[in-house]
Amino acid sequence: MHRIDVGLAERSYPIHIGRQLFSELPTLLTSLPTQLCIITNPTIAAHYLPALRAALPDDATVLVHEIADGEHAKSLSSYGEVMDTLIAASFNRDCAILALGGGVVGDLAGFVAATYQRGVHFYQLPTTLLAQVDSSVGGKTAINHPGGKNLVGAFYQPQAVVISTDCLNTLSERDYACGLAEVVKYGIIYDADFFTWLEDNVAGLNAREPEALAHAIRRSCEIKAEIVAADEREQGLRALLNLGHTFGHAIEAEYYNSWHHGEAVAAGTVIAAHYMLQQGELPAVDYQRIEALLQAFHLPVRAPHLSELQWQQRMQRDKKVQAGRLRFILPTAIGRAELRTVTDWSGVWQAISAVTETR
Ligand SMILES: NC(=O)c1ccc[n+]([C@@H]2O[C@H](COP(=O)([O-])OP(=O)(O)OC[C@H]3O[C@@H](n4cnc5c(N)ncnc54)[C@H](O)[C@@H]3O)[C@@H](O)[C@H]2O)c1
Ligand SMILES: O=C(O)C(=O)C[C@@H](O)[C@H](O)[C@H](O)COP(=O)(O)O
Ligand SMILES: [Zn+2]
Repeated sequence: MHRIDVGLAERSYPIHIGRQLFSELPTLLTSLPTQLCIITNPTIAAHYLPALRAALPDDATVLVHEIADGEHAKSLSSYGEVMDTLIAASFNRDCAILALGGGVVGDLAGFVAATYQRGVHFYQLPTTLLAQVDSSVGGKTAINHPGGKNLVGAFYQPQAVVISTDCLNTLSERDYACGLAEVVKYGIIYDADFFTWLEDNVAGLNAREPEALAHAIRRSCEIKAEIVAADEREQGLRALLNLGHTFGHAIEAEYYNSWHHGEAVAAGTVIAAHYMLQQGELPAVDYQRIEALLQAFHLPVRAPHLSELQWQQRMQRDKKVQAGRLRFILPTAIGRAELRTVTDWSGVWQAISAVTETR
């Protein structure tokens, strides 16, 4: 088992990474309260709920609240239903929310934990690769609004994150690839050696070889923990974690049913890289390596069609917009990226057009 600490000024917390960790929960989570609410969905519950329940204290009152499977469940109405469940069961401020699932469950459960009675204990038990390398760490919690992604949310850190890597055995190829999109992101924004390691380990990662996977998860969590510890509320450095997301969130919001988050981030990353290629600020070889690595992980490197107006309206709702101006995370090399205000719409549109799939 491996432990990484997210060192925050107010309160630090551990990320435990290992195999079959749900059976270790009694030793990992020693001060659980007696009222526990597990938030999950039916797909995940079928695989992992029995093991989790068996690990919880016998004297605890355990509620299980299942939301629907899919991004559309990260909604105001699902949020309201969880609140109804907690209130009907008279759960008090000393209860804990346990998120058992991927990023959808984790983001929603975190927002419930942040807001139920102004904040209760929260534990992340991520079951997708994306959640294990990204969404369970760092305290961004949110639900979507018809107007856009993650528009309602809070920064709210968990008490602990428990990553049981064997959960990934049951994950679909498609959702596994989505997690790799965020793994590639860490290499591009922060760690050129890690990017090269990913290139050298494509076959092992695609085959989910335990050693390669363990390294990818660990290194991703280390990088995320380091960035979050330095800038918990996204005043500067943390914004780098948004590489590809301004474009990606626009794609997702227009195509929730057909594009998953990691896929949209992959295509968005290529657009950001193309913009810098056009500017002469990203070497062509680095652009090609980014595109090739995403493709090697079976991720889309072309965006779907959106009209110019759709792009503009969606991207204006990005949380990085300042004084009405778009700000993007733009790679200057493999391992380095910057947050920049961009006023040159024609350049952005040129990059989007170059990376849009032909119809
Ligand atoms: N808070 C953050 O920092 C952060 C970071 C990245 C992404 N996100 C959010 O995360 C969401 C995407 O997360 P995701 O990619 O995990 O998608 P997801 O939560 O929808 O999970 C993907 C699919 O995998 C299924 N699943 C989950 N675990 C499984 C398992 N072990 N075996 C079999 N099936 C399993 C789910 O039921 C779902 O159908 C988006 O809403 C995105 O905005 C948040
Ligand atoms: O942790 C962060 O910070 C991130 O930006 C991680 C992203 O991968 C994630 O998708 C996040 O939810 C995006 O946040 P948002 O602020 O753009 O909604
Ligand atoms: Zn993301």
